[in-house]
Amino acid sequence: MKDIDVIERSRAGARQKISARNVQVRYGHTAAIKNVSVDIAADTVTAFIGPSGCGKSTFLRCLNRMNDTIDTCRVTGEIRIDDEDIHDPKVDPVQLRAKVGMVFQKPNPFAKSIYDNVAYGPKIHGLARTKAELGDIVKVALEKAALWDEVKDRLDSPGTGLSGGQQQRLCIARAIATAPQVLLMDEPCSALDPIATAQIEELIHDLRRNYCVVIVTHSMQQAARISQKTAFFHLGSLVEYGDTDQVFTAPRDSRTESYITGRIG
Ligand SMILES: Nc1ncnc2c1ncn2[C@@H]1O[C@H](COP(=O)(O)OP(=O)(O)OP(=O)(O)O)[C@@H](O)[C@H]1O
Repeated sequence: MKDIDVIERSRAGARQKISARNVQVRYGHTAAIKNVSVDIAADTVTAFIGPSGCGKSTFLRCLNRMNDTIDTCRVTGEIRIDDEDIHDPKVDPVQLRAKVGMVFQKPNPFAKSIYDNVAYGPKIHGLARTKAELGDIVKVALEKAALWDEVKDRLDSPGTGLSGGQQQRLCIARAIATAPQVLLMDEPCSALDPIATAQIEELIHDLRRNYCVVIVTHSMQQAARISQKTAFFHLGSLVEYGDTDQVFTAPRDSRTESYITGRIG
C-alpha cells in the first residue's frame, strides 16, 4: 500500500491530533524508521503493532521528542501536534513532554512518596497556585488512574512500595497530572500479571474519552481489545493503518496478514 493511501484511510472520521510526514529515524548509520507518514486521531486509542525491532518504540518516542535524549539518534521529517511543528526551535521539549506524556514498559516511580510522584510534574510546570490546588490535582490524577481508593490513606508512603500494577497506575497518574493531551504508552502491561493488565486496559478504555492514547503492544489480543485504530509496522515502515477491526479481520497487505496469523514475527 502506498503511503498516501495509508494517510487517506487514517483521515476518515475522527478529529486528527497528530500528523507525521516522511519521518525517518537513524541510529548512527542504521535506519530504524523509513519515511513514515500517518495521522493519529484525538479521543482514540491507536495501537502500534509489529514484530520485534520493527521500530514501534522508536516511532512512539518521536512523538514527544524522547529520541532527542539518545546521542546517536537522528530524526528527520515533520511531526505536528494540533498543527504545531514539534521540532520548531520555539518548542521546549520539556513542555512538549508535559503535553505528550509517556508511560514506559516497566513501572518507574520516583523514589518519593506516592503524593510527591504525582505532584512533581504539576509543581515544576507551575500548574498549582496553592497547596490545596496541588492536592486537588494529585487527587484527580489518582482518581483518573483508578488508584485513589487504594492509596488515599497512605499518600506519604513510598511509591516504590506499591505492587507492580499499582506502580504502573501511579506512573499513569503522574503522566496525567500535567494535563497532557496525548498519552504515549510503550508496552505498559508487559511487566504486569493478568489482573493488573486487565485494570490498566480498563483504564486505557476510560482515558480515551479525554486523551489521544497511542500504545505499543506485543499482544494482538490487547490491541484488538483496547484500540480503535491499529498501525502495523514492519522493518521500519508503516505497512498498514486502519480501523482495528479491519486490520485484524481483513488486512489489506499480505505482510499484515502474515503477522496477525503468526507467520512472521
Ligand atoms: N538506543 C538505540 N541505539 C541504537 N539502536 C537502537 C536503539 N533503540 C532501538 N534501536 C534499533 O532500532 C530498531 C527499532 O527498534 P525499536 O525498539 O524501535 O523496535 P520495536 O518494534 O519497538 O521493538 P520491540 O518490539 O522489540 O520493543 C532496532 O533495530 C533496534 O535495535
